[in-house]
Amino acid sequence: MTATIIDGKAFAANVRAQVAGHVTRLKEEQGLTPGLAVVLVGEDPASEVYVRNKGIQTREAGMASFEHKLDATTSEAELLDLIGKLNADPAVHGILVQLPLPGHLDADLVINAIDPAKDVDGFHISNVGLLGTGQKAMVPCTPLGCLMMLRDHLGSLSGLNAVVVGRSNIVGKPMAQLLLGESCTVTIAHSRTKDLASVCRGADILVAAVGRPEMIPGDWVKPGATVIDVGINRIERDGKTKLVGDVDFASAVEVAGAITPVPGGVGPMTIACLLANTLTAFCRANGLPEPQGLTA
Ligand SMILES: Nc1nc2c(c(=O)[nH]1)N[C@@H](CN(C=O)c1ccc(C(=O)N[C@@H](CCC(=O)O)C(=O)O)cc1)CN2
Repeated sequence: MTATIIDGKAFAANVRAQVAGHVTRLKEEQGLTPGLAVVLVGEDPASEVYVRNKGIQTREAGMASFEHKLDATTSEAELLDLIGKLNADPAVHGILVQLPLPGHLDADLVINAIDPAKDVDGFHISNVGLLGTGQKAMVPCTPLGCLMMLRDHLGSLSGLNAVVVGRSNIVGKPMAQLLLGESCTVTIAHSRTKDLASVCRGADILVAAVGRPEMIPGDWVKPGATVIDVGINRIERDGKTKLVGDVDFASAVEVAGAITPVPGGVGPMTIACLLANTLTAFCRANGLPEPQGLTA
């Protein structure tokens, strides 16, 4: 059996088109434009690419994009001052601070300074608590993208065994909360889990988010399972740089029922869901109905 390939690139393009449609209508009906502010501190090359793409896709969706590029030596006080200004700016409905931050900055302190209603990353402690207690929250973009693809592929997730490999605050933990919200039986596994192979083999839904290149081979995958690969790892192979996931795609594709590729799977959904979250934040701020199918 060869798995269905879940095309995240096409899925993300569809999400962005839906967001753009809502933005056009909101401009006509309300005369208002959603705005997203993205803050980058330092010159991490990958972060620079992600931030540039966020700006491009925000403008393509018809939203206002505010980009703040700060020097790597920016102090915590300067960064907090900028966040305070963005919190108070009525043209800004979403605020994102690109991670990772340079080592001298306390990421938790910075993230928790963002107005939770504008926290389109869903990383603020208030949004983490709201999601954890099943209340209306801003939901982190990458897990939200995974959930959208899972719902589209499987319909109801109720009663399925879901294994999330990885326990990060950005992906693993919120992904597990979302799957619990869909009435899955959820296991969070990680590098210290005993007999990880057999834990993974029990998964109807296997989400890999450990950040270790091709760590999960096909013989850890239950036949017919849906595999969501969140890993984005750059490796050297045959003298070339290659992007691979946390799952060994070549062997897993022979066993799984469906699988996301890397690149072109979960990655593109991260920015698409950022746009969806900015639209959601805008609607909530203005007391408008939330866009259907673009929230958790
Ligand atoms: N504040 C945040 N920081 C970071 C987040 C985040 O959600 N919020 N996530 C990642 C980086 N990221 C967005 O910021 C991101 C990662 C990957 C992709 C993507 O489209 N990947 C492509 C491959 C791109 C490539 O060639 O490198 C794919 O998988 O197909 C988009 C956004 C960390 N920081």
